[in-house]
Amino acid sequence: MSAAHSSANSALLGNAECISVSRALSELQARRPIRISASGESLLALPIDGLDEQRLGDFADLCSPNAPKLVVTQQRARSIGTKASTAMALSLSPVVGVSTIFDLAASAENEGHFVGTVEAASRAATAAIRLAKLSRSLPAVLAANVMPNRDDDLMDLIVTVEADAVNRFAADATNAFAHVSEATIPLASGTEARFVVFRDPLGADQVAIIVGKPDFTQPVPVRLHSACLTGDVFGSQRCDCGDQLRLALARLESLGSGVILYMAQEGRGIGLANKMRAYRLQDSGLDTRDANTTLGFEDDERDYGVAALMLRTLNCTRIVLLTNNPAKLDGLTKAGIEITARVALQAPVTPHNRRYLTTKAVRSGHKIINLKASVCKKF
Ligand SMILES: Nc1nc2c(ncn2[C@@H]2O[C@H](COP(=O)(O)OP(=O)(O)OP(=O)(O)O)[C@@H](O)[C@H]2O)c(=O)[nH]1
Ligand SMILES: [Zn+2]
Repeated sequence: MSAAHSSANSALLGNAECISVSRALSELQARRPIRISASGESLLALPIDGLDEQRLGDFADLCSPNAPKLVVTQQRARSIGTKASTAMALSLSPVVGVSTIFDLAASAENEGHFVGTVEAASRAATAAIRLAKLSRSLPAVLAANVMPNRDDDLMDLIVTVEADAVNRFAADATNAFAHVSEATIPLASGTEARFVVFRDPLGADQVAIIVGKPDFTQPVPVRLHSACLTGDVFGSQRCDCGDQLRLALARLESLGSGVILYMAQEGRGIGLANKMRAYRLQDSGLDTRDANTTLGFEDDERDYGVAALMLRTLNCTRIVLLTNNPAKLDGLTKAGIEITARVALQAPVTPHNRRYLTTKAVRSGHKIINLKASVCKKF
């Protein structure tokens, strides 16, 4: 065998760590359990998304004689009344059913009511939560230590990943970022735009839409836009996303050129299914930030490193950013993009989106000047 073929880091396969994390992620997406190892620890973990009584019973059998615990993020642990500063593992009664597990993991009614034993999640359990997030599941898993020397056919089928490999995966993610394809598309306005598609290591398509012919030696107008299926495509009135996207495109057209980065960051990075869960919680009274944290997420899970990489790949490193969101300015600046100016994108305030926009302005510092001055901080 040639040296090139025996390499653990071949061009075909990537490095062994990345392979194991990618495989673990696909197992979680298929709702299968995985095994996570960390020094001296070997843990079986099952995401609670897709759990039913049959799967709960089978997982309990697989873990036996150890009883699975419910591992939740720090945010979720706090919302059910524990004083958590890390992810936590909650002991479950042996007779607990699926609906109680979902209530503990994601319901608003459950807040402040957990009375069982709680302990800080182990390294392997914390890595399991991180993987659940990356697979766009609820960030909650059932987990139990594997008995030493356990050896059976079922266990042989379970993919194993190292906790440290999971932790390094996000940091190394840019290595596997690829330019995939591009084409020119005539838009409704008559403008021709070049859609350049990149693929990230999780398989998501990230798109740079180049309007006109920007001069990349000068600051280029850029809209960094996170996907919002409900708003961008269907004109949902719950948010301002669709209006902002159209305003941004019109602005670039009037300026003659620019770039829209259309990022696969649905629901501020929690994914479409979890955004719907967040909307249900908002229907029961929570605001957009508290709904995210009640589900166990950060109020905003987005990272702008991939956006910065897309800009660098396009040779676009000095920009004028179209946004009201200070976190985007910070994120891109920290990732090495020079922002020479900000352009506001003020979408109409309606009875449907007023509460959402007010929360963004008051709690997240968005510069939304067409809300009443009383609720809007000055830029
Ligand atoms: N989790 C969650 N996500 C939401 C909600 N409403 C809208 N979103 C998502 O929020 C994101 C908004 O993205 P952007 O419009 O790019 O950014 P922004 O943070 O509003 O900042 P701007 O640049 O000023 O528009 C999209 O991914 C939407 O899917 C909500 O109530 N909950
Ligand atoms: Zn939206």
